[in-house]
Amino acid sequence: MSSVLVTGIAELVTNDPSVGDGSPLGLVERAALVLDAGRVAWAGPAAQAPITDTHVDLGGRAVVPGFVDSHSHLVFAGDRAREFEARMTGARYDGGGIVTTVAATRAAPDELLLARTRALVAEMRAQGTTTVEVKSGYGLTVADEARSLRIAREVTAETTFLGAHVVPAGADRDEYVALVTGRMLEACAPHARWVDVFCEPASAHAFDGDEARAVLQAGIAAGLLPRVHGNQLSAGPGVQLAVEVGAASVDHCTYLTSADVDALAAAAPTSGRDGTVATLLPGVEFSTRSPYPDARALVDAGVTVALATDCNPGTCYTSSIPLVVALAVREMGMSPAEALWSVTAGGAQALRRGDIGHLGVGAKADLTVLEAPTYRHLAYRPGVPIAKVLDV
Ligand SMILES: N=CN[C@@H](CCC(=O)O)C(=O)O
Ligand SMILES: [Zn+2]
Repeated sequence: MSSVLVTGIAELVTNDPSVGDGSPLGLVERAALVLDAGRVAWAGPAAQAPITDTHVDLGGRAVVPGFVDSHSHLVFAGDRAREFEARMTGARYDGGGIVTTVAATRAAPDELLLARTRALVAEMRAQGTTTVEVKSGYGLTVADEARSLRIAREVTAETTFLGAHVVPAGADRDEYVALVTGRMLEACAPHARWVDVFCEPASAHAFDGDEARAVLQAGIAAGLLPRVHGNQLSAGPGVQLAVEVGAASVDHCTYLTSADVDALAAAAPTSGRDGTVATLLPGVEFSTRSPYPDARALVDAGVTVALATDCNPGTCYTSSIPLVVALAVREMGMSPAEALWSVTAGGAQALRRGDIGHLGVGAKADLTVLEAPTYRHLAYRPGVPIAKVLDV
């Protein structure tokens, strides 16, 4: 494949501090990029760009790294609009509605589940997302969890085994944990990169700290990498457990103690060490009328923060990373620059990927173009579809 020169970039966000203005966003104004064989071969001021075979002119738009949506539940059937409506008039979310989606998902044919999953991935791509993590968790039998993961693998390499989403209706808790850590894990591990658990003692449906530890340790022993749903409904043990087992990310982090914040700051990834990222999901608080996590306190404490959609039929049925950016800025005290970093480089760190989330030399050529002169418009123009993936 020949190399492509991309010019007409009013503002380029590389997330490479060694390029451009030296800030975490690695900003370059009046920039150009050279793409070769699906990778970034050169990034810098347009005036210094090398000559290439082909040329694309973006006419003065901003370019940012493709969004990395590091938390989603896309393999499902059914609809929970009425549950959403009830929450808008005061009902509290406790995870109990998950069984409704489980019943619909089990009843759906493979072709329907795959078509719906593909449609949601296309919806994400149409809003600037180039990498998505997809969990199982609406099957909850050996066959249905393995099927969900096979379908997820059709759309992404970032697949997560979430058999420990809730204890299915009518099941014995201990027997279900034994199944998840035994036969179900064995059937699912070949199709997954990650193992996850909904650790939430405040929900009768989810798992306490000891159950969650057993799930994660079994997953790790089977070769999967751990991540955790934690501290969504209460200041439970999820964050401490995530740090203890070396999880790449603990997601939600809505209710944190100061000890949780300290543990996350101490576990933040550094250049020489994989660590634990706090992934915030503000679309969930928006769609469940819950208090937002204190992103400002986390960033100020030195925690590495990612932002993702959590696209799912229960707590947050949006596929829009631009909406997440707008919420993080408007409702959680993040600056537009911090929020953009968190949906790109932060998401990549939450997935332990060095090839995405930035546009430094060697990165995958995942480019999102904004119908705007600067990345600030992502938060400044909420609800306006300005982000599009560049197909080159
Ligand atoms: N909290 C656990 N799981 C999902 C919601 C699943 C559902 O309600 O269908 C979440 O991340 O919010
Ligand atoms: Zn989730």
